[in-house]
Amino acid sequence: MKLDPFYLIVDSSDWVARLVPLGVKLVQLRIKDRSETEIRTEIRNAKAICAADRCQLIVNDYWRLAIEEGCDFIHLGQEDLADADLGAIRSAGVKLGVSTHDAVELTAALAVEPDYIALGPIYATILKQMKWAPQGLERLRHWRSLVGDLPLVAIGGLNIDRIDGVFEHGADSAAVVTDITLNENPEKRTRQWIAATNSKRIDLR
Ligand SMILES: Cc1ncc(COP(=O)(O)OP(=O)(O)O)c(N)n1
Ligand SMILES: Cc1nc(C(=O)O)sc1CCOP(=O)(O)O
Ligand SMILES: [Mg+2]
Repeated sequence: MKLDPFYLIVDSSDWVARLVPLGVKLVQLRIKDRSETEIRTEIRNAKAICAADRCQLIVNDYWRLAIEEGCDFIHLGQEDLADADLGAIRSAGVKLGVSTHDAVELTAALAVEPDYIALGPIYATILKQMKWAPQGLERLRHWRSLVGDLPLVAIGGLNIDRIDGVFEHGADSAAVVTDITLNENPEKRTRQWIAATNSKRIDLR
């Protein structure tokens, strides 16, 4: 399986509607602190937009809702993984990406035979408090050597100027939140990300 090199992460279907039609091909819906009913609606809306724009939707955390809504890709962190029914995820044919931050987590992640591994935070992030110091690019290179052919996602503090570095150190895809959502012109920034990852995108064909 190949991932698009530009992995957008947003917290609402409004963001999906705003940015995916610009040419985004991989988007994660990462919603926190909303009711299950609201999240179901958000997943449903995002799924319809992504289907129309041929964009791969990945649902963060809410694996049960993702299955019920007919989604085909989820992302789970280590704590999410501990609570998840992997049998149900697999028998629903849902692909799985897993976060990692250290060697113990990588071992646990590889044990569930994920469809990709994410390593973060590569750089300091302002999105959420993290107990891990920035991993840095050499750590990303090391992860590349440990995950074999599995797609590797770099996340945390990425911006346009840092894209080339993560690809040069073994990432297949660069995940981003605030460089786009907090940008004064998110549409323009999204187009810049698409252009900056285009040479990697051509490699996918
Ligand atoms: C691509 C990607 N990588 C890492 C994460 C973080 O997942 P997790 O550790 O479960 O933390 P939350 O995002 O749920 O706060 C991610 N969402 N996506
Ligand atoms: C959601 C998330 N998970 C991370 C991890 O390391 O697992 S870093 C991160 C935040 C990414 O946001 P930004 O691009 O704004 O730094
Ligand atoms: Mg999570």
